[in-house]
Amino acid sequence: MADKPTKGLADVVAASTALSDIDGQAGLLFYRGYDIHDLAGRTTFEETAHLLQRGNLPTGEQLAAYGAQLAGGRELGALAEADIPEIAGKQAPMEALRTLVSLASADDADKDSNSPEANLRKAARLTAQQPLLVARYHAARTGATIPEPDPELSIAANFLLQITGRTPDRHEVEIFDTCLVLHADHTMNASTFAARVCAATLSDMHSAIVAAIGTLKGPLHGGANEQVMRTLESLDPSTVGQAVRDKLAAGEKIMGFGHRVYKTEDPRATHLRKMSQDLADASGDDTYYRMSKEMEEVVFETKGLYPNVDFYAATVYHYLGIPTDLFTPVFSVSRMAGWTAHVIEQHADNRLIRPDSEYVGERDQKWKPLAERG
Ligand SMILES: CC(=O)SCCNC(=O)CCNC(=O)[C@H](O)C(C)(C)COP(=O)(O)OP(=O)(O)OC[C@H]1O[C@@H](n2cnc3c(N)ncnc32)[C@H](O)[C@@H]1OP(=O)(O)O
Ligand SMILES: O=C([O-])CC(=O)C(=O)O
Repeated sequence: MADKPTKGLADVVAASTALSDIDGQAGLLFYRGYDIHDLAGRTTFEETAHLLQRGNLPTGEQLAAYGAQLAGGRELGALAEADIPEIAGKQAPMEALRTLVSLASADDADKDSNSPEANLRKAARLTAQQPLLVARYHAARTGATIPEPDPELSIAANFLLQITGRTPDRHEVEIFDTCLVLHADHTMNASTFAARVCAATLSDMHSAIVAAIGTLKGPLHGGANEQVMRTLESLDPSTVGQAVRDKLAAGEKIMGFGHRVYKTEDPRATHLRKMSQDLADASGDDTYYRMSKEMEEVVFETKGLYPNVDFYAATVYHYLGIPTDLFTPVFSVSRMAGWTAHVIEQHADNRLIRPDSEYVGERDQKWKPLAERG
């Protein structure tokens, strides 16, 4: 007889990982032993991806080699390229990414190998391709002509350039780069778990990433950042506090609050709140930032809940000029670093992930022929 299940697998240790660690009581997050507060604002996304995928913060030489690999990996492949226009007309952004990553696998030189070397190459290519897929999708649906990525620019700078159509200033690039660092990995979150379950059948990296994208999309996970912005847009700034109280009294969840692991402030939210405030001040219109602060106060007073990573990310992306329905795709651009690293880690020491279930259905049913059922 199986043990009683823990609903939602709360507190169940489902895998060992050397990639990231959380102290949910103290509000701490580490990537391979480095405190997120030490990395944020000091380490680029490219360095962070190297740390996760390859195990160390790169030396200058390693970073140059990894940067060249990323720049060389930006080809999407003929099948994905050809299908972007039709997909952009029919699928919402996260659906499109799920499809496009799958299509990109068709032209991946390493698609038939799960060797450690092939996985490292695929991890770099997927990390390089994801921002480009988002940008190409956006260009196809808007009809805009976008510049090709500049090999001299970072992933953050190229992405802002391609999405907004203007050259971002240094401060904007630094802020967006920090966002990418903050979202890169987060232990056994739902999308990473989905990727590991897929990889543990000895399926390939692209299949695992498709599973992860589909899982990130939901509003209880990565999809929450888009919903935060939709909530802000739907509220009247002069009555935001009362509106949030009413929603909570009606039993509604407020997107961007609460977390399975953090019982205190999410350390990523500390940085995102500050960046949201800086961008709001610079924009000359801090309405959404002020509304967010008021929401935060009311949700804490009423439910004792803290903002999670998605809450202030929403206004940061908004102030950076990123369209609201691309917020979750932006999350995937960053989390690609972590997902791919988890697939590498899973394949390196694999066992099929197959938990048990508790049967709660009927027993001892008597079979009847079709004509006698009713
Ligand atoms: C990158 C990320 O994935 S971060 C999370 C992004 N998701 C969101 O922001 C969606 C809103 N938040 C939530 O739905 C949840 O807090 C989750 C999914 C993040 C965590 O879920 P769980 O650990 O399963 O907590 P659960 O949903 O059971 O909530 C526990 C209690 O807090 C309440 N609660 C949790 N989050 C919220 C919220 N955002 N607004 C209002 N109430 C909430 C629940 O209603 C529940 O109350 P009850 O015990 O009276 O029924
Ligand atoms: O860890 C989680 O459950 C969700 C989260 O914050 C993330 O994936 O960044």
